[in-house]
Amino acid sequence: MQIWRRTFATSVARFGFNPTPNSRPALLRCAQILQSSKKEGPCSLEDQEVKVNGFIRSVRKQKRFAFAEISDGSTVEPLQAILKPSQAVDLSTGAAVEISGVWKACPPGKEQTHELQTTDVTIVGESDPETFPIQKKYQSTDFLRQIPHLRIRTPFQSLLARFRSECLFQLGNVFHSYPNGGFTQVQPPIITSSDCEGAGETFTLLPRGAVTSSSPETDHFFRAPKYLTVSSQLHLEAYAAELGNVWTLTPVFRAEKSDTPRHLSEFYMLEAEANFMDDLDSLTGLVEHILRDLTRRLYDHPVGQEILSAKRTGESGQESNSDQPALDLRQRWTALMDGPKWHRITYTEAIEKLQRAVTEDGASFEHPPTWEGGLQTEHEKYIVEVLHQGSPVFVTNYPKAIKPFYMAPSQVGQNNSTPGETVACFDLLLPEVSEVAGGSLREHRLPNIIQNMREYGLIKERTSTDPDTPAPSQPLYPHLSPTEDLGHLQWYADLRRWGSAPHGGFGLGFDRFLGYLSGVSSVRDVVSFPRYFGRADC
Ligand SMILES: NC(=O)C[C@H](N)C(=O)O
Repeated sequence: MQIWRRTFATSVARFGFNPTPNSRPALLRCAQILQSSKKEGPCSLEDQEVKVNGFIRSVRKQKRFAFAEISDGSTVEPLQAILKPSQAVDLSTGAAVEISGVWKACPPGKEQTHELQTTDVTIVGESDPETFPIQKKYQSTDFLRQIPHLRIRTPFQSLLARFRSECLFQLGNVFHSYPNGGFTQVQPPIITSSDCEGAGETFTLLPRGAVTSSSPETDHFFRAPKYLTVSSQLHLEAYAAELGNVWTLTPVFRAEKSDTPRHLSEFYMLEAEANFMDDLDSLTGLVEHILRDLTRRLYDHPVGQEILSAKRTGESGQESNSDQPALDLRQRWTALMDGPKWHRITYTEAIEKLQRAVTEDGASFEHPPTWEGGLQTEHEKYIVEVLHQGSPVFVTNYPKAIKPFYMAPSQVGQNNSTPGETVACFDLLLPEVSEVAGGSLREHRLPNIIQNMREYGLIKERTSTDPDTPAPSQPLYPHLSPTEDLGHLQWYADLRRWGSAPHGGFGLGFDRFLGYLSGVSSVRDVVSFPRYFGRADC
C-alpha cells in the first residue's frame, strides 16, 4: 500500500527522475499541466519538473506548508502549488511569479489530483494584498464594472476573453467551410460617409484642432463630415458584387442614449453579404447554419465546456457553483445546435398574435402592439418566450415604413394580406437577449433604389456654386431629375448601375450572442471595456 505524505523532497532523486545537469524545467501553461492530469491513463507530467509564469490568485499560509493558487490566464481552474513556509513568506494575492516545481500526485480525497511541489519561486511583480481590489471572494458586478482594467483578472472574465478568442478563430472556420463555397473575410472601413441605418445615431469624427478652431479646413479633415461606422453593410455590398460571399467582424458605434443591459455605444457586429441571393429563406437559412455551426464548434472545444460549467464570479446569485445555470446553458446550446429548424413567423402574424394575446389571454404591454408601430422589446420577449416557448425565432417581412431604404420589397404574395407594404427582411429573436440579428434582401435595381432614396429624403437638392448660372437642365445621374444630387451615396447607387445581382445579408450583435452563449445577461459584462452612455472609463 502506498503511504501518502506531504513531504518536500530534498533531492531530485526523490522526485523519481534524473534531470540532466543544468536542464531547465519545461515552461508550461497551467491549462497544459492540468489537462495532462485529466487524460485517461497515467499523467504524462507526473513527477516531472515544470515551470509556470503566472500570478497568485490566493495564498494560505499554514504552520508546516503554504498553499498558493496560481493562475496564468490559460484556464479558469487554478493550479495549486504547495510551498515551504519559508518560500511563501512574501507571496501575496495578485503578485506575478515564476514558479517551478515537481508535478506530484495528491493524496486521494483531495479536490485536485495533482499539485506543484515548489522547488523555486521568484516574485517578479509584487502586489500589496491590502490594496489589491480583486480578492478571492464574491464581488458584485457593479463593483467589478468600476475597475474594468483589473476585472479581467477575475477567473470568469478571463474565461470570457478566451471564449471570445475561440469564437473568432472558429468563425473563420465556419465561414471558410460553408457548404456551397466559403465566404471571403474582408475589412471594410471604420470611417464612413453615411449613416447606413438612417437612424442618425452616428458619432461624428473631428480632428482635435477642429474642436477649438472654426477654420473649415480643420472642420473637414476629409473635406466632408465623416462618421464612425454604424454598420459595414454598404461596403460589404461593394465587396460582395465582386467576391460573391463576404463576411466581416468589425466594431460599430452608435450614439444611442439607451441605458439598458443590451446596448453598448461600441460593439462588434458580425456581418455577411451574399450575392446572387433572391429569397429570404436562403438568408435566414444562412444565419441559422452559421450560428448552429459556430455553437457546435465551440461546444466541441474545451473552452466551450469551461463556459458551460464555470463558476460565474461576480454575477449575483451565481457566486456558488449552482448546477442550475449550467444546466440551462446546456439546454440553450443544445437547442441552438441540435434543436428542430428555427421558427419563422411574419411580422404581420406576430402582431396579430400579440393583439390576440391581449384580447384573449390577458397579456398586457406598456405599448399596445400595432402594425405600424414596430416591435418593442416587450413584444419581442413575448414572441420568443411565450409564443415560441423559448426557441429561436425569425420574424420576417416588416412594414417598409419602419425599415431602412435599402431593403427589397417582400416577395410576391406577401403584401396581399398586410395593411401596408412590407420588405423582405428579418430579425432573429432569442430568449433573454431578444433581437440578436437582423438582415434583408437588398433593393438591387437602380431605378428602385433611387426612388427609395428619394422617399427617405436621402437625395439632396443640387446646388450650383455660381448663383448666376441658369438652373441645370441635364440630370447628374440616371433616374434623377436635373435638380437632384445623390451626394455621398452616389457610390452606393453605382453598385446598382453596373452588374447588380439580387443579394442579401445580415448583421449579428456579436457581444449579445456571446452573452447568450455564456449566460451573461448584460453586454456590459461580456465586453472587457464597455462603452455606453456616460461611460468609457479606461
Ligand atoms: N449587415 C446588416 O444587414 C446589418 C444592418 N445594416 C444593421 O445595422 O442592422
